[in-house]
Amino acid sequence: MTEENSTFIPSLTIIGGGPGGYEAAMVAAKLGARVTLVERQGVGGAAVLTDVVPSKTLIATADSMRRVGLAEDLGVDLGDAEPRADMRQVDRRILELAGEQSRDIRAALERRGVRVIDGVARVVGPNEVSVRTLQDEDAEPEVITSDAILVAVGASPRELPTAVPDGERIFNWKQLYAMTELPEHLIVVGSGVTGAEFASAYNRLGAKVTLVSSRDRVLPGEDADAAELLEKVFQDNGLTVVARSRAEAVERTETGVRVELSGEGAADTPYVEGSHALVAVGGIPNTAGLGLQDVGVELTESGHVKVDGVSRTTVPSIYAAGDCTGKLALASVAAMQGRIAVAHLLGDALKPLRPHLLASNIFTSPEIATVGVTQAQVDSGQYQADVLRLDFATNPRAKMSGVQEGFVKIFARQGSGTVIGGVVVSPRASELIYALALAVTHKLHVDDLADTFTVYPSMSGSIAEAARRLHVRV
Ligand SMILES: Cc1cc2nc3c(=O)[nH]c(=O)nc-3n(C[C@H](O)[C@H](O)[C@H](O)COP(=O)(O)OP(=O)(O)OC[C@H]3O[C@@H](n4cnc5c(N)ncnc54)[C@H](O)[C@@H]3O)c2cc1C
Ligand SMILES: NC(=O)c1ccc[n+]([C@@H]2O[C@H](COP(=O)([O-])OP(=O)(O)OC[C@H]3O[C@@H](n4cnc5c(N)ncnc54)[C@H](O)[C@@H]3O)[C@@H](O)[C@H]2O)c1
Repeated sequence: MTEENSTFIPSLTIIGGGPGGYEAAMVAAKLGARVTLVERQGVGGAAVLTDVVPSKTLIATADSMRRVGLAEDLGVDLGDAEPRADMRQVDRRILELAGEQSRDIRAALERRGVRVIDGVARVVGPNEVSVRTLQDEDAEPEVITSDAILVAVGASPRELPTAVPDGERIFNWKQLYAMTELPEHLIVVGSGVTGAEFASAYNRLGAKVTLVSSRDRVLPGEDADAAELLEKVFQDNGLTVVARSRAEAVERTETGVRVELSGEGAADTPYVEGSHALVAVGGIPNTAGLGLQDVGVELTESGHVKVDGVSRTTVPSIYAAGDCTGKLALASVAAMQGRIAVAHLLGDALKPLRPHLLASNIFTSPEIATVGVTQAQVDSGQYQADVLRLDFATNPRAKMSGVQEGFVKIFARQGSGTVIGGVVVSPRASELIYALALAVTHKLHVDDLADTFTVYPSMSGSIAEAARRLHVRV
């Protein structure tokens, strides 16, 4: 190929090796770009090393405890054996699995020709990143110049000054895997997705759990029917929810922790005592000290990087993706934003981020999976939809498997019958939601779902049945 007819491919430096960063690196390298990725903690980022992978691996163990508990109802004689989670073994498995996945991703990046640097990066110009390597922290920082920069630095646990984690009794979500024993009584502060997932998991693992919720109910941002059902299951399993209460402070006592509460709920319960506490009150973006504002990148008041639908910041050569942008804090969204940035930079076919198509799952027990339009959007009049909720109680497969709670809910556009959203609450709802995600993404009609063969007996039969009940006779 001669110089004249070769196509110019811009080079890219990526800060952060989580899903926002590594997906972008993978795609850019595949398209022929020279890519450098700087990561201070380990490739895979927080998603792989401390957040998604460890929590979901822990939840897999918790789910196996649930199934063992159910086995007796299904006729399995467990004798006198009392199932017990061996937390040393559980934690070892979690950390090994996370480490292995990190190594796999790094190897895949290097195979594609990405230069991976273990180091801490700082933006020092619209096209310059200064890198201090971890191998030799006294060495002069290396300045890397490239056509574009992608900032994908993620977020860290928010700390309350009166509830500082010590990693022994008071934890943030990254520190939990150092616990060698199951906590006797875990108090979880914060009933967002993180708090609800861990409360559910430790409850299933056999710990006593109290969940402190500042709102009327757990999971305030999620489908109210689903959250209500989850609270009922929590209650049935002995998990206590202290509602309308904020944690003012978490202090250590001689034998454990004491959580001081304020708010309406505190009139009845001014404090809770337990053996350990998990503080899960949200995250803050890792943008402080990164040099972004010095080069003209605008941040929001909360410190998130301002981006548009194609991941551009206010500086044309700098893109941003993932949790540091304050968009939906999900690994799948981070990865999509990273891929979109690369497509924009390299002039590849591109679809801007479409949050209304997003599928996500809360890995509580039961799981809560959602896609597209929400009940809140329908109730507020933003979308005109027919809504059908079908409980799994009548589903034969659910009965055979001992699944007592759960439902499928479909939102179909009024008039046309196009599927625009859905909710599934059940074990493995994360898998079942795919049928509805496919329908939402490709604008299928309820009749398309209803006319598709489902296996008999199957949980997905309820999805087709719910769609059938939304059929409109013309
Ligand atoms: C407990 C928990 C469970 C979750 N479970 C799920 C789930 O099941 N599914 C899901 O989709 N999402 C889940 N999430 C959300 C998900 O973890 C995030 O959305 C995802 O990690 C965002 O990816 P990211 O690439 O933006 O950032 P991260 O994964 O946080 O990666 C950013 C990386 O950048 C590095 N970095 C930061 N600053 C620098 C610097 N100056 N130099 C070099 N490196 C730097 C950090 O060390 C980090 O490794 C969960 C979150 C939590 C807290
Ligand atoms: N399965 C998943 O996909 C998954 C799992 C975990 C987290 N995430 C993502 O991570 C993001 C962050 O979730 P999160 O749950 O960590 O944070 P969050 O900000 O969503 O929830 C934190 C909760 O803590 C409450 N809170 C704050 N201060 C409090 C206090 N002093 N006392 C009691 N409650 C208090 C808040 O009102 C809020 O409800 C979410 O956007 C979520 O999408 C996703």
